[in-house]
Amino acid sequence: SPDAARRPEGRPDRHHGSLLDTVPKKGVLRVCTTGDYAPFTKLDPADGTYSGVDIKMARDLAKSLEAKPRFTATTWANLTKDVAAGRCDIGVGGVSITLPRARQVYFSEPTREDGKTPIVRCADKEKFGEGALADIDKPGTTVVVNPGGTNEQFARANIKQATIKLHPENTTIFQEIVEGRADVMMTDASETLYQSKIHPELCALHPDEPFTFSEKAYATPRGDDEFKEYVDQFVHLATHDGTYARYEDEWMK
Ligand SMILES: O=C(O)C(=O)C[C@]1(C(=O)O)C=C[C@@H](O)C=C1
Repeated sequence: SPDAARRPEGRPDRHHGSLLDTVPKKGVLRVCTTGDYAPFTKLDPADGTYSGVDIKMARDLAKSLEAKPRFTATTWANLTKDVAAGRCDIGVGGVSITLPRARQVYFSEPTREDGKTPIVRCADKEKFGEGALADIDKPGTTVVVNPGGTNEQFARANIKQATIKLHPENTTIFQEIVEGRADVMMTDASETLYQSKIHPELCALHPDEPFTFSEKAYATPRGDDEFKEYVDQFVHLATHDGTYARYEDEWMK
């Protein structure tokens, strides 16, 4: 329709209402997620099923709307674009709020705080001293980075002397450090804690004092205030009644 042409991308069609009404009507909540970031979103390639803290949250959100979740794979470079373009109703899975992304989508109330932290082979721990940026950013050190998200942004802004090695497959990136093809990754403290649990040879350097402050949240289409408010209420309750913490414990403990 001529109206549709004038609507900015992602804005709900007023004639069809908010996702708050259309999701229960259709019985489906379309969820975009990368599936490559445990403990938040993890795709099992064997059977195509998703698990993770934010996957559980998305299932609860869908249920509360009398809908079934339909998970769609996306990438870190495309996640917010997919939400903005209406390819899904919500983007989840350890997504950090950033101001450039906040121009494309609405972010819900945050689920947790996080921040970039170095993870290295425990055998190398001494070499990195306090684990300050100056201890890491040295010639001869290889920093491995997954492209498209806030990790890459952080590494490009802060690494000048060390070598940056891009590794596009986030599910195998920690193996690069374990096997010595890279020395350091700087990623969210939550992920360094999880990965050092499943790879005992890896140590997080200062997960309680990350380099940056960030918050994780869910992305919804810009302009749909009613849906955003509902998702905010949902997140607020789950993060205050112990549900979110319980889902995290299932992965972290
Ligand atoms: O981009 C983001 O929002 C993220 O927090 C995701 C991100 C990243 O920063 O690249 C964080 C940790 C994972 O290793 C993969 C992706």
